[in-house]
Amino acid sequence: MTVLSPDALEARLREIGAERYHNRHPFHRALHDGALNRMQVQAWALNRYYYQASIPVKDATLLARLPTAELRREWRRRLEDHDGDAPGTGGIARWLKLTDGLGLSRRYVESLEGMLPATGFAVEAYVHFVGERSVLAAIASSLTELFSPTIISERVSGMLRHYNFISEETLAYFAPRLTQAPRDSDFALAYVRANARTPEQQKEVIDALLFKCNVLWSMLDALQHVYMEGHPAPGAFRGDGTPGAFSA
Ligand SMILES: O=C(O)c1cc(C(=O)O)c2c(n1)C(=O)C(=O)c1cc(C(=O)O)[nH]c1-2
Repeated sequence: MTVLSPDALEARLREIGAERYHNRHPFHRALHDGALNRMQVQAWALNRYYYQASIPVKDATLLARLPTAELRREWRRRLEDHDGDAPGTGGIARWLKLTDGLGLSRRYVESLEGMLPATGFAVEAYVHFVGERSVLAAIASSLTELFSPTIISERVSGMLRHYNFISEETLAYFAPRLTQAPRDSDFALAYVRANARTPEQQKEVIDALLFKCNVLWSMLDALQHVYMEGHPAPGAFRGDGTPGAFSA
């Protein structure tokens, strides 16, 4: 194994994003191209809620492991972005505006009752990864955010264009992410460039990004399997007829 320069390492990470980021998944292509029905969009938002709700748990897990005040100061902003600083503020609350706008009941969404098991396993694997692997790998696993502004822009414009049940207000979650994600990923990328110096460390970083792409991809695989291909999923959200799923 040879050592990569910081630029070569970054180029490798960007190549992974180009090949494996979840913008390439057929479920996302269908979501953004207007090929889904309302129930399929509801299923996406309902499952993705668990990812959103677990991001600050993941960041708090990592925060507790960071060795310096400087690093913790930087990382704690992420908690504030998602949890807000008062009830009704922050990313989780904004995600619930999306599920509200889609007609889902909050109690049902927050209960996770209708979530697919694979969503739970993928999200929990991410939280465990940042608790168990090196701090370098944990920070590197957030680097999918390098690629999220492009998918978010595509998603917002595509969904507004194609779905009459979607409005700018229901997609309010995404607007702040367009500035938060680059700020966060610039920091994580600079950290990785400066701290992954040996071939072993560089492999850890590359593997962390591959792992995270797999987390995001497998959540969409599960949605595709059940909601596009119609395979059975006992207990999962099924649209109209799912007890408690809809707000009055
Ligand atoms: O909409 C998306 O496609 C998307 C992707 C990702 C990502 O790449 O992990 C994140 C988000 N959104 C997001 O909203 C978010 O808060 C977030 C935090 C993280 C992370 O790993 O710390 N990823 C993402």
